[in-house]
Amino acid sequence: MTHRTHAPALGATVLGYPRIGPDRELKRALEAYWAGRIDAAALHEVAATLRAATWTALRDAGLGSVPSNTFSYYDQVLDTAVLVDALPARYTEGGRPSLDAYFAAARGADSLAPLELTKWFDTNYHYLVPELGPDTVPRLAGRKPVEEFREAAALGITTRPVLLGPVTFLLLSKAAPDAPAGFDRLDLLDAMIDTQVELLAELAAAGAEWVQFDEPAFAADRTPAELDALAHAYRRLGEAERRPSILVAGYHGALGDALGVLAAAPIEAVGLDLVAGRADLTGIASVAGLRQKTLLAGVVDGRNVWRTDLDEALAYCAMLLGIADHVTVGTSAPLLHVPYDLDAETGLDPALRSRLAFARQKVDEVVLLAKALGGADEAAPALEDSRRVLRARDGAATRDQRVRARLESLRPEHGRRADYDVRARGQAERLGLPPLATTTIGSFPQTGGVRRARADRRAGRIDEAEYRRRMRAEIADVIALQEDIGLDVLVHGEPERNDMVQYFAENLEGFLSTEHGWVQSYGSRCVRPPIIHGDVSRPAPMTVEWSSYAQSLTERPVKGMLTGPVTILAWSFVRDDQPLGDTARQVALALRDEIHDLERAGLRIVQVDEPALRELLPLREADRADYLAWAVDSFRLATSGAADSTQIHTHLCYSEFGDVIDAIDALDADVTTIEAARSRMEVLDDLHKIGYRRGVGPGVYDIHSPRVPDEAEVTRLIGAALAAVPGDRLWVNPDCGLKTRGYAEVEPALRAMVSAARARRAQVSG
Ligand SMILES: Nc1nc2c(c(=O)[nH]1)N[C@@H](CNc1ccc(C(=O)N[C@@H](CCC(=O)N[C@@H](CCC(=O)N[C@@H](CCC(=O)O)C(=O)O)C(=O)O)C(=O)O)cc1)CN2
Ligand code: MET
Ligand SMILES: [Zn+2]
Repeated sequence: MTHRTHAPALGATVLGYPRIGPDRELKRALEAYWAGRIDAAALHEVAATLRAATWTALRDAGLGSVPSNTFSYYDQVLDTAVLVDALPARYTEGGRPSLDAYFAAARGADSLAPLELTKWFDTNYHYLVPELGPDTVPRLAGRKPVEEFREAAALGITTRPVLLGPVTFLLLSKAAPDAPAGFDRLDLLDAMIDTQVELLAELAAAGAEWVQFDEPAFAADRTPAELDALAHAYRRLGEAERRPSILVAGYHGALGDALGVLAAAPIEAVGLDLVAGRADLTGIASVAGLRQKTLLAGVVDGRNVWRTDLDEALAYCAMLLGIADHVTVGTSAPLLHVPYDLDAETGLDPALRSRLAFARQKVDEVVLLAKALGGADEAAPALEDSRRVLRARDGAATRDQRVRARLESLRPEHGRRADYDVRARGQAERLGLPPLATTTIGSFPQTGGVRRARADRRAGRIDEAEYRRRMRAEIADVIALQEDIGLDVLVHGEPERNDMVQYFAENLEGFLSTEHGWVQSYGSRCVRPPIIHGDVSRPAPMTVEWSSYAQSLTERPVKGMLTGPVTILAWSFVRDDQPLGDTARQVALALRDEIHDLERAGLRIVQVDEPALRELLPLREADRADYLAWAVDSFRLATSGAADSTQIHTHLCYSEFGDVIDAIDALDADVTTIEAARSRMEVLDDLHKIGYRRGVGPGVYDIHSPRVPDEAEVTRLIGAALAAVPGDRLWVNPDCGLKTRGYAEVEPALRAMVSAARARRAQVSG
């Protein structure tokens, strides 16, 4: 083994940092560039300013090691594909400048569909799935990590470039449609490693002392072949002739068997997720090879916003000191998934605020823990403060006895509806819909006018009555448009929702919303995840006013539109003082009451969206049954109070559904609309296999790209769907909501969709 005996010590650090900008500067610059309002130079300028601000802030806060290459214009997986020349040729052809080829792969262009977008592990971040084809020959084609290292060095900061590990990169990729049968992504491993060996030499030459390879794929179950690939990769990288010291970070869970593999590899440091992956501590004493390594103790939670229990964190570090000679403090995961700065929030209750830490505060916690671990006295007051906050927290979470009593009194029949055939008959009679019924997923474009109305209300430029008037006008327009296009089941368009989770959080007890707590979801799109801090209850109806107004404008059925319990939890920061399933049931009760009120207001269809059902699925098989049980249970608790003749829809998007297909069935929704266009309707085979027999609406066009589908394309996809689902159970709809699109795209796309459905309908019923 070629251990570096003179490796510089690895300082306390964070695995990654937010990059969208504390005021979403990057989002604005990207959108301005795409709209042609600024040029590439102006975009680069914004990016460089953000990078410099991040490095400087992290250095000034006192981190011992500052990460770089955590910036991205869109996504770090796409960056890596570009780095190793693995972008499909269709994006680079025709002399497209490299920045535009990059964005074409991310968002599509002209007639080009983008790469598939999918969830990053169990987070609400989305990455672009690299396509590896017969002509993918990895070579070091870019220099982004080296350039950013130099950029920071010019500011006097020696950074630690963060690279996506070659094994995780390949495991996140998929075979291109034209890849030969039997193609295995890992066939490209040695070529991938070659690129990284070359990169390591360049980084060393530029002066890098440490690099970080991220291998979060190993927080999930992996085959022996995949573990061998990990061993092989880090043996080769460790044996590279000229290289900085190597930290390999696994996160979003325990490394399990991969820990032993990394311990045996000739690398200098291993990062452990001691929040989601605490299970690694069991048995760590018997893992051979850790003694000479540096262990990065990921004790500060990179995924949630609660302040760290410093005493507990120090105890974990102390425990690791019994295992390895060098222990450094770090975050459990990159800080990409938490907001920038708690200090930007001015309206928070002080008691609650004292329990919170966003990215900047987490950096301070890391620095403080490092000092305390080194025995510095100056850490003592902060430790005492942490203990005081923790004591105050016990019992601080609002407990609502009425909610708890109601949940206690529930019996199994509260989760069951009548037999599907009975429901289907009643619904068919009441709704009278044609085969291949057309609908949309809920939201219509969030226009500048709609967002401005909300901004105006916040700023006090308009009052509540004027705001409501504008939302109603928007709803009336959206209903009229849908009637004109000829859709069968209408929606109110969700103009009143800043976000499908935040809107409910603002209307429920037990949630807190932030003003500036933006977190990147994909590309330029951001969310402000609410914070669940107490028992959840519904003080008043949340959606009835809007939905019933929409229904009053039309004879056609309008869908009431709610977000399901799992998704509300998945896209919020959750309580850590009770099981997720308990919180989910509280949310479910609130939704159950809302459905009841929607029915009373005359809505005949209610959709309960669960797009995050797959996202929260535990990465390890062993944890899945438990999760799926409470996830399904909470959905059924929310929906099973509905009358037989009320049609319950659900909607799922963004994932490989194979793993949760039985759970989708167990939700017992009457109709399931599901993302399918980018993955070519694969989900229908899965549903067919398990004998799913209720309504299904596989998306017939991708709404995540500005491309407008033509009728022929939609006709083809409907045809493919009809091969798996009979026409009377098949719904025709887009992949997801339309809020991120403009009317210029939405209107022609929906017209093409309706006209394709009508043409096929004539054949199906004829
Ligand atoms: N939470 C969540 N996660 C999700 C989804 C989702 O819908 N919600 N969908 C999937 C895909 N992810 C997505 C995430 C974000 C957005 C999205 O559209 N986000 C918007 C922000 C939505 C929002 O909060 N809007 C607010 C604030 C809008 C805003 O920026 N206002 C301006 C001022 C308004 C103006 O004058 O134009 C400002 O504050 O500066 C509102 O409408 O009130 C964006 O980034 O642009 C879409 C999809 C998976 N995960
Ligand atoms: C991310 S799933 C979105 C569902 C929601 N009803 C919408 O149409 O926007
Ligand atoms: Zn969706």
